[in-house]
Amino acid sequence: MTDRIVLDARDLVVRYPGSPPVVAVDGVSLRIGAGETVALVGESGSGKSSVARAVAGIDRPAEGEVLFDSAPVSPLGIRRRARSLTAIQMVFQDPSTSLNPRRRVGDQVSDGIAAARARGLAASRPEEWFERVGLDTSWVSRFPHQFSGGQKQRVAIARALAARPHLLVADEPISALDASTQTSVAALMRDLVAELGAGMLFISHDLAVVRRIADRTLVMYGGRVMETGPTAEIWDSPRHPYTRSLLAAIPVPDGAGRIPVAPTADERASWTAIPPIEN
Ligand SMILES: Nc1ncnc2c1ncn2[C@@H]1O[C@H](COP(=O)(O)OP(=O)(O)OP(=O)(O)O)[C@@H](O)[C@H]1O
Repeated sequence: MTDRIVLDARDLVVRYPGSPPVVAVDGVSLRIGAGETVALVGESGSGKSSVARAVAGIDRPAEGEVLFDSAPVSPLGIRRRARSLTAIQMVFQDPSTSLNPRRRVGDQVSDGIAAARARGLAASRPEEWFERVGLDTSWVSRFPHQFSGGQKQRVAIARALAARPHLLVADEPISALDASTQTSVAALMRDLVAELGAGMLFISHDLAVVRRIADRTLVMYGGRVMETGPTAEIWDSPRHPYTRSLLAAIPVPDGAGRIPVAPTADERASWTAIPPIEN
């Protein structure tokens, strides 16, 4: 990892209309360096996807700022965004909906290559990216329905990385895959973004996988970051009761699963953020 900061998001607040409005993200800051994988974990509704959409420039935060490669990201019209922000790519949960079912997969990877070319980067071939993500290069002329879920996600990863992003935002990229392929796809993503010198924001509720691939982890609850630090330190000595309750729910390899102690409503109401461990 280098010291170059790819993403610097400061004091993000995301609200959705309603009466009262929903405060989905309430003062979240995060930094991602080149070559670094940062995970965002927390229960459903804690605001992870809202952070992802704000940092990717899809939604404008109500407050705070997002610096990407040291320049502010502001959501643009879709067409302008497509041109100027291809250095941020996203991988979503369901590759069946993110890939176009009527186009050959190689052509879809070529879209990523064209995005890199438009930014002045060298040309590459879809086959090269297929090889990198572990797919048979002769499959470039196939259609998405000819692939398994895990293979489709590898195509989506190939397409995203072919654009040579500086930042990959991956929102639950493994949760729709077979358990047998989840870890290998996540590890592949981590290895490739590091190799390409990109940063990755990796959102997952699979804490065992996060433990294996993330350099740093942010634990979110109720729109706020409760605890953040190097992943190994958070797992080995979680300081926040919410983190402890999340980790207690991870099944152990023999499938026995430790029994989580559910926090009471009073305990939850008392939770406040713990200052980050600087690394
Ligand atoms: N478009 C929307 N309009 C209104 N409320 C929304 C919208 N999107 C999200 N929310 C609310 O914002 C909060 C945070 O949602 P978000 O999807 O960011 O959480 P999450 O941690 O990604 O959850 P999940 O793991 O279920 O995807 C939730 O209370 C959710 O109901």
